[in-house]
Amino acid sequence: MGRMIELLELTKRYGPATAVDRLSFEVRPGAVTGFLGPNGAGKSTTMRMLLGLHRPTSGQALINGRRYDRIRRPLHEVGAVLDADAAHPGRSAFTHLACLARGNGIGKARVSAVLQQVGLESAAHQRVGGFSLGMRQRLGIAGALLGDPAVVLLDEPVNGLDAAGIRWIRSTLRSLAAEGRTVLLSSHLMSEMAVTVDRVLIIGRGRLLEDTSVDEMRQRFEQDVLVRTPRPADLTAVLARLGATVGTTGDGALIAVGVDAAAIGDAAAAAGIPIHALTPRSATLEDVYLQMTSSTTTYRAAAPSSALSPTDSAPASASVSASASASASEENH
Ligand SMILES: Nc1ncnc2c1ncn2[C@@H]1O[C@H](COP(=O)(O)OP(=O)(O)OP(=O)(O)O)[C@@H](O)[C@H]1O
Repeated sequence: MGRMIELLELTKRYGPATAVDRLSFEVRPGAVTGFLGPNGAGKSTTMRMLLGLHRPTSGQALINGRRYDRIRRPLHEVGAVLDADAAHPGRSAFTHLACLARGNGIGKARVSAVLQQVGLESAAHQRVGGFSLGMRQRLGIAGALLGDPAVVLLDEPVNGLDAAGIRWIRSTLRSLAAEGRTVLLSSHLMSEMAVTVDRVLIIGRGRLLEDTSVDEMRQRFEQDVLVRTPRPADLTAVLARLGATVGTTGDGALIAVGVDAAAIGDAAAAAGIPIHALTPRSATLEDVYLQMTSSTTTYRAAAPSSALSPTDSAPASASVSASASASASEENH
């Protein structure tokens, strides 16, 4: 078995509501995979089932072929960052990690190593309560990496981070993938993912909408060409003969689909029609993503993604100890 994440018909119902609906996919090693979907699509619920924090209604969520609760030394197989605020504010970064490490048979040298890896060595002995969001996010990642796991899961890791923080997360995740790890991160924003991930899994209302690469997604979009000419009616007729579909913009330009800019220019020249502008356009990844998910978006009262209902308010963090206590305090029914 490869070291990876595997979902088999994973389903989670909360009463009549289905948060995750027969979701099946694999996340492969050596790449950064984005787990995308609008608010409420079921991303957090899926991640929590992978980490044994929620019990599936049916189906399976497997890491390296096993359920989380069957993994002997979880911190050595999967590192997770679900919540940047998981560490006790009164503790230092070092103490926080040292406690996690001790519970998992990991030595202090490794604590120092991960603090250095995330660039927190100079803040190692400061209280976590005084950390910025960016520093707390780094600390979360340090905790996730303590056991040198082959699988790394992050829920909305760039939420609220500044540009430097986002860049840091990006390069960190890319190098983890380059080391052969399986890296899965969730987000509701395509724009954040486009430059970070290799593959995308897009869900809406708990169901899988797309499992594809970012490159493939970029190519998929129907491209069109914006054309300006003083003789739009004549050019429209010419382009229609080429098999293009031609529309117009509000300001009189033509939008041609199904024919490329060179063909339009050649046809116009042959017909003696002047061209004032010829602009190939392609949809952005964000456009595509919004198109894919628009029909599934559910509107609901605005709530921060971490504001879960009381039954699910257990703290979640990189730590196995926190995970274990959260598991214990979970079950809804
Ligand atoms: N404990 C719960 N009880 C009832 N419904 C829940 C519970 N937890 C989640 N849900 C519902 O399940 C659906 C999926 O929620 P989830 O938090 O997994 O979505 P998400 O994709 O992570 O969204 P966001 O981007 O807002 O974090 C939502 O409709 C949510 O209201």
